[in-house]
Amino acid sequence: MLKVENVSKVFNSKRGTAKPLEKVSLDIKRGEFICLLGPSGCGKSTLLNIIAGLEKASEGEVYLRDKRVEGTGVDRVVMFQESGLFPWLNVMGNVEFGMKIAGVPKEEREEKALRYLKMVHLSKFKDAYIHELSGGMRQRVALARALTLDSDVLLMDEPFAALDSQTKSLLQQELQKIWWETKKTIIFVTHNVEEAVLLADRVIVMSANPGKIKRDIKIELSRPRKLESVDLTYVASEVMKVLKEEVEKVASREFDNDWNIEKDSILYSPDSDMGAGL
Ligand SMILES: Nc1ncnc2c1ncn2[C@@H]1O[C@H](COP(=O)(O)OP(=O)(O)OP(=O)(O)O)[C@@H](O)[C@H]1O
Repeated sequence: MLKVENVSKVFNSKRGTAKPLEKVSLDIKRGEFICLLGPSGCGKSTLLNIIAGLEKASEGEVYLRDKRVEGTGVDRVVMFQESGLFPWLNVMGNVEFGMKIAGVPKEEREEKALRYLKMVHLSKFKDAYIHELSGGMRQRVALARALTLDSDVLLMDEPFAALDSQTKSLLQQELQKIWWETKKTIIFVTHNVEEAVLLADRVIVMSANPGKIKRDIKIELSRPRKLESVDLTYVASEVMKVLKEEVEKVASREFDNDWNIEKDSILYSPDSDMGAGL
């Protein structure tokens, strides 16, 4: 359904040339949940932005249902780490915003906004303003807004990275359920190994400099999945082994020589944000 074909990206700036992606190819089926996992700077966001049509590939193409992606479109909705909500609109106003731009009639807009606010368990807060909401609630409003647009593909760039771990865990459970109910194709960028294994049908582990696909790992755990399950912890530790090499590569470039991944148990733990902020 979604095909990334030999996509490369080069950025030229005053500081020189960066090549975050080199000949990346990916075939994603309708309804699949894909997590892009990799150390900082390996090109995850660049790849997501190219799929979204926010960036142009230097080489290669992206096809959605055999149609070449030429720019942004309502068939691919993006959600970022920051909710991007409008502070001058209330929750309903924010959720309805995209539909209003798309010319959806008022009654239909309201019905849909309420339906999706219920799905993220926030209908009680429909009249609240954004400053009255916690970070987790804001991301749920952003998710409801994204869902109203009825896109087949939802692109999520570390949407829960800025949240505390309990809120993050609630939203991960909610997203699993919403994905199951809506059958959307989701591409989700994360640093977090456990998050990737919890959510994904396939975890795409990327390597850095230049960004390439190192491994495409099918996660065959039954759903709904729980972070604390023994099976999930085992699979996460296997995925961690694949990622470890990449994180070491990035760290050896950016850390002092006395740094060691085995000693640094925080980075080596599967529930850590592997390589985040390196
Ligand atoms: N607009 C840009 N101009 C120049 N270089 C860029 C630009 N955007 C990204 N890069 C570089 O491309 C590389 C990949 O960046 P990207 O944000 O895609 O990585 P990432 O894997 O998503 O990283 P992180 O996990 O830290 O968000 C980085 O080295 C980054 O500095």
